[in-house]
Amino acid sequence: MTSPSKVTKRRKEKSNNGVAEKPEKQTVPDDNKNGKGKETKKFKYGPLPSFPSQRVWSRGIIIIGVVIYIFYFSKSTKESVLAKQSETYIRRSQVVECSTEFLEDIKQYKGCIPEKCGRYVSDKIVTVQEADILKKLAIRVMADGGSSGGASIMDLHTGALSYKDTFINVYAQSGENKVLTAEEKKIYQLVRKKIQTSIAESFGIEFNSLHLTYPTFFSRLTGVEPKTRHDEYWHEHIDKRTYESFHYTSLLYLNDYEKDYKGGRFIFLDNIEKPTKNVTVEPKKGRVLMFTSGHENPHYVERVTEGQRFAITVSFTCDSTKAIADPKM
Ligand SMILES: O=C(O)CCC(=O)C(=O)O
Ligand SMILES: [Fe+2]
Repeated sequence: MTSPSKVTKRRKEKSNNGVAEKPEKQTVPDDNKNGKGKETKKFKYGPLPSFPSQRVWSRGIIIIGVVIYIFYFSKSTKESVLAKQSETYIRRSQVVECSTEFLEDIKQYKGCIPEKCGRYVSDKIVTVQEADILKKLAIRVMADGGSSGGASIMDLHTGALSYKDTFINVYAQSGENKVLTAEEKKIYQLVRKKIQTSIAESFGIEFNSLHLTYPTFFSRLTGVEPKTRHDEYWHEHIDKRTYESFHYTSLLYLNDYEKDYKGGRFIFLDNIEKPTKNVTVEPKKGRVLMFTSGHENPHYVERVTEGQRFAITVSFTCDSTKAIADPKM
């Protein structure tokens, strides 16, 4: 029998000659059991560690792993991202089947029936400079009011502005012509027209079949605890159910998710009663989100946990009797 020291010596000689070696399995006598003759494997890096109840532990770990796997993959809601804050999109879309209620309602409006229902996101309709001007305007006008809860709105068409737990009319206080500068009014109208053009192109409908409708408003959302139900902006809803005249909803985001505030993502659901899939839009300065306002697009806004989130909801109807005018120049 070759002694272990001789084996080692011979190996060293071989590798000195530069010949690649295959690691050999060695066998050594097992002195613990029955004394002689029994051989046991010797591993390259020494014997495997062992500890009391090894089998119980390893089974336990496997079971925990399986439970975590099942929990994760059977989670009732799966998430995907339609638009990330860090990306810039010319146009990104997702088609969803129009709800029967929506089709039934919209078919009476010539030139306003979408080729397909769905969602569009674009970072190329409104510039960052235009978004900045509108954000500054929102900050300035809202400084005269603001909700005592987490959601403040400002409607430039009616003058409504959140104030503590109610609303005031900014035009009644300072006169219609003193609230906005001529430049701000021009930008506001230009942005509104660009969004309208993009909705018409995206959904394959006529520009003139769309009318700006009520409510079209600026929003400032924060993590402050709600004081009235108007402050609870995070509930799942369908725009057509909440605001009857809506046919096409758009959002213009005025600042950045993650940079200016935490939380506050826009989430589409596949089903309002029992959602199984979420599709997320991360707000970005100048980003426009457009979608059909029917039951095919239930959604909500996540609660903001830090900072202030600014956006404008720009709403369109196909019903000319529900049209509203731009703020007076
Ligand atoms: O601010 C948003 O992103 C969405 C707001 C919204 O859902 C709405 O105004 O109906
Ligand atoms: Fe909404």
